[in-house]
Amino acid sequence: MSDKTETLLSILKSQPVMPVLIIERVEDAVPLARALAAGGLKAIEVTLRTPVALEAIRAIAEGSPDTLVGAGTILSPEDYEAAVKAGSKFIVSPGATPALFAAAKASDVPFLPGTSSASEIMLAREAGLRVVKFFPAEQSGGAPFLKAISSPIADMKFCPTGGISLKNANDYLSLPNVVCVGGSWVAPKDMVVAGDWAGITKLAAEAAALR
Ligand SMILES: O=C(O)C(=O)C[C@H](O)[C@H](O)COP(=O)(O)O
Repeated sequence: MSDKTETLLSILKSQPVMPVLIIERVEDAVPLARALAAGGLKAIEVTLRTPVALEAIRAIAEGSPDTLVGAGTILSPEDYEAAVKAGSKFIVSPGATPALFAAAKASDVPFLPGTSSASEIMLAREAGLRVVKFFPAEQSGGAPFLKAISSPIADMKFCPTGGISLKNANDYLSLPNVVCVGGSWVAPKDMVVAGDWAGITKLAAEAAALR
């Protein structure tokens, strides 16, 4: 197993849930990261879906020392590079493309591509990866898909994401080929807008206690 895969696995195995964040106001970034870390979720994924996302990653990398910040919604090698420059410790994409595999190979920062078919999982495997995202999980067959894939492709691990919440997280976490699940439910938009950091810490603690 490569060093990058080991680094990524150790990040993903350190908590059952990876918060997937959409940050609209940069001033929310550090208090949100601190609130999640206080609840036990130190690794977080800030998606590049808002104009302030890179600035938010930079702010968290500097202002929340307990947090391990990664970047999500990476769609191109340019996104990959910009996210790494901003301080991201891991890179997540909804998909798996040759250009992103090449960017990942050239970078010291590990890559978690999104996959939702046997062929995409095998492409990631051929690129040397052993852990991938399963996205969008609920819409692509859910836990039964991962159960079915575990026998023919036995050496791959998964972080399912998409449509997962406290209700169904254990359907995935109980599978031996699942290292963690990803989800946005631990940081609901209305709680972020209201600055309800104590409430988010509570949701994080609930998620951190899963499995
Ligand atoms: O864009 C990326 O790189 C992603 O990681 C996609 C996210 O994981 C899902 O959008 C989260 O889905 P929900 O938990 O259903 O809101």
